[in-house]
Amino acid sequence: MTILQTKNVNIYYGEKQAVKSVSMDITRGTVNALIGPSGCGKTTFLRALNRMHDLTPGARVEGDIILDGQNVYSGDIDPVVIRRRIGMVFQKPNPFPTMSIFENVTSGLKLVGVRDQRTLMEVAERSLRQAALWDEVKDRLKTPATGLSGGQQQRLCIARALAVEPEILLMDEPTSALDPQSTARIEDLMGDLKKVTTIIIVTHNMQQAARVSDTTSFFLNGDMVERGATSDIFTSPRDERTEAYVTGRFG
Ligand SMILES: Nc1ncnc2c1ncn2[C@@H]1O[C@H](COP(=O)(O)OP(=O)(O)OP(=O)(O)O)[C@@H](O)[C@H]1O
Repeated sequence: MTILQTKNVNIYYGEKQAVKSVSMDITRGTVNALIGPSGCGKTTFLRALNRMHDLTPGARVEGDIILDGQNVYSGDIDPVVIRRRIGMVFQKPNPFPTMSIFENVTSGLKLVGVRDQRTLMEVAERSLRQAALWDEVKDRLKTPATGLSGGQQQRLCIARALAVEPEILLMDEPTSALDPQSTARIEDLMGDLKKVTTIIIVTHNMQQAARVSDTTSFFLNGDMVERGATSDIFTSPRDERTEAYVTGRFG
């Protein structure tokens, strides 16, 4: 079942067009990779999905982005609510530095007025388990998040995003600042995460896309050249530009 649909999405920075007429249907409970060479528009497209460009001066998004039947850009929708329904994990782990592990995970719930300690604790445990971090932090929930390793901080950011039960989780190169072991842990996590949410991930790492995703979209110069089942994109792409990229001939 389709959870998110984009129709002819064009994105501009001032006069410059960074994304050209991208249409795609994202199926609930899948992992969807966006790949392509540097500057091809992957991050720009990803950030349009939950209205992050509202905060970028000069950025303009045209076309339709429809979440569960509702246009994300419709005038009567609060972008804050959209960003709760479509969460985001960034390239560099960004836990709130003055908060404890527990406060980080529960920060989104507190913002919407949840105060009951038992509820907060239940959600913290559930989210930290989903992010495969619970066992490592359960005895030090009240200690600063900055005391965690980079890989643990990124899993904390995943837990923080999951705590508000987003329908979609956007991940912008979530492992590019991590060592191979932490990267492997997060890749292992993806298969479980799609049981609770739908993932759209930008990655530079083609092996990662091949390992974790169900569908892959190949971007080039702002165009989405090709999208399909990940196995097809990597073994029998239809477009010669996709083939050149996935076989490492450019990019
Ligand atoms: N805030 C901005 N203002 C102006 N131009 C921008 C801005 N952000 C990105 N661009 C330009 O838009 C184009 C697409 O950039 P984008 O970051 O989406 O590419 P990308 O595929 O994610 O690249 P990378 O893999 O290097 O992150 C590039 O030409 C980039 O220089």
